[in-house]
Amino acid sequence: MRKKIVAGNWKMNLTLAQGEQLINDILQAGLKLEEGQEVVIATPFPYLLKAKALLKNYPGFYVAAQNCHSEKSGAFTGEVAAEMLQSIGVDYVILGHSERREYFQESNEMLARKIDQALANGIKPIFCCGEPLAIRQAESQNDYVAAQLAESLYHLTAEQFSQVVIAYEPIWAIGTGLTASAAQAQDMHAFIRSQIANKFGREAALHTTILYGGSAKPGNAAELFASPDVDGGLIGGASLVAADFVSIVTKLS
Ligand SMILES: O=C(CO)COP(=O)(O)O
Repeated sequence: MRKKIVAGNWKMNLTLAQGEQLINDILQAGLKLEEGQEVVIATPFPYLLKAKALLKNYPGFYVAAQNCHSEKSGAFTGEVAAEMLQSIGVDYVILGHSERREYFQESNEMLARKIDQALANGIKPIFCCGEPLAIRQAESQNDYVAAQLAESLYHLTAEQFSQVVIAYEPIWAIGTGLTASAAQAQDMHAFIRSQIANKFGREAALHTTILYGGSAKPGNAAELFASPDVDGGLIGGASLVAADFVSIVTKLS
């Protein structure tokens, strides 16, 4: 009914040789993806073409960028446009990761424009949302995430929105070893789906893939993925180790 995805976010790690080795090791594991299951690998920009070539003959394996610019083209030295990503065959782009929001001052409004650029170029956004620890402690996480969704996505048509994957990544769980419990993840994912239903309709909500990210690893992936509204994971640290990443993919149900 909706796609199940495990996506690896390499962040700013690995040399080209190391990345190539990692992809080859993942491919050699002989994963058998079921209908509707996808593996997405988000490499740094310089490796996207190579990753795409390595994955070309593997159905169900896709490549993602970790960012794109909010404008179509122009005098933005050092930036990468969605059209450039499209021109090299990139399938997905991660947008709104909490590291980009924090270190590169990406606002919900700027992310709305990045989403538009991605969609205009046929690239599927993986839109990240999630609350910092203080918001969770104040029990305001639902309002916080609802605002992120509304301000970056609610200008879309239902047809445009159908191309968007959501990733819920509670900031307090990223790279900390602290995972949201399966119940916490399920609660938030169900909330996100209900928000989508209110805005885009029930059918759209049922078809939206919502990934969990934050210290997901082989030991907790099965429990997380077993929750009805958790449709896979966005994996950071564990995506850099082939055996761990492959093991997480096998936990998709
Ligand atoms: O940020 C993440 C994926 O985008 C999660 O990172 P970790 O899996 O390292 O916690």
